[in-house]
Amino acid sequence: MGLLVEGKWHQKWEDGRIRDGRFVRSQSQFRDWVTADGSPAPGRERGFKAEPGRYHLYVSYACPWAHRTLIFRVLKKLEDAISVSVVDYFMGDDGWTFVERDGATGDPLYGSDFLHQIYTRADPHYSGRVTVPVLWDKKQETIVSNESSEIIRMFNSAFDEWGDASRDFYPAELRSDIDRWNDRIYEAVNNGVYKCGFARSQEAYEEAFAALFEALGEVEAQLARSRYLVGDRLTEADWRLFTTLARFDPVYVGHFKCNLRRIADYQNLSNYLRELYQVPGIAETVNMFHIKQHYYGSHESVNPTRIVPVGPEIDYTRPHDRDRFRAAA
Ligand SMILES: N[C@@H](CCC(=O)N[C@@H](CS)C(=O)NCC(=O)O)C(=O)O
Repeated sequence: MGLLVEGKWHQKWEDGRIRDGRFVRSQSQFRDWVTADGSPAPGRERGFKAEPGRYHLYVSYACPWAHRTLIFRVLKKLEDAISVSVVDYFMGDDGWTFVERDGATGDPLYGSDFLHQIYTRADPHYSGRVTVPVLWDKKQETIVSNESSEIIRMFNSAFDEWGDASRDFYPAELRSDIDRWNDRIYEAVNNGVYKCGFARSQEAYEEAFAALFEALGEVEAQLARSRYLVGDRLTEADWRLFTTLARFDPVYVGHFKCNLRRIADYQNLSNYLRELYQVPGIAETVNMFHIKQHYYGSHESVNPTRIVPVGPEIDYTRPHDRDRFRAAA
């Protein structure tokens, strides 16, 4: 995997993300916010005003973090306000590319070949990883944010003039519960599967594996009590969990060795996963072809033959049993 150093692309870089055999995710560097009135977020200097047609999302269908932003764009009905392009599923020595095939769209804004060109367009001296998602400002021609957890908060509230203002996935009265689940699930589940898959020592793998299945057990128990993580309201915490659950059986069980149990083996988690998948507009954001091709094909160190398994057979459109719980109107 490559990265940018002082604006120059390096195809191979000693993997600084492994410490002590453990996978350590780097921090996103573009951290500005789009706000309804354009004022900078607390502690930030640059302000970006919400306007329809001004912002563009660069995503990968494969990536669980980018997937969150696609989901919020749909849930908040922002398809007309925010444009999207999709990178190719294969990530090799050039990083994410704009090869156009199988639903990957190329770069309609600049005709770039590589995502790293978008980063250097924003900052010619950028040093760091070149990741999706990217929220791009067409007006100032720069990156607003490359941090999915913050992009979904912007989509949730900054664009309400053009989107669906009636849906709030981070309501003030539930924030402490949502944040608590987010922290728990980010560490052990969303990032936990990567810690299993990219571990370079048995000990690091087993540590991440134990934490992952302990957290999934907790979530399973919660979902035996309530329809969603935070009671009867579908919130941001559920959607952040969903992108990992959808990839779990087709990819993480095999590719990342997260194989104590499949999601299909958990009564509540598996039904909950199907319920979320069946929310209108969500199925179209899940591209299983990109997901499987990306992971099995790109991570040479994990899967040197790059052979993509044919199974498992999965049908997230099957009926679910979650109607046995109350859901908020
Ligand atoms: N913290 C970031 C993480 C994004 C991320 O790690 N994306 C991966 C794809 S799943 C990526 O683009 N990796 C490329 C690289 O690290 O070189 C977020 O949530 O937005």
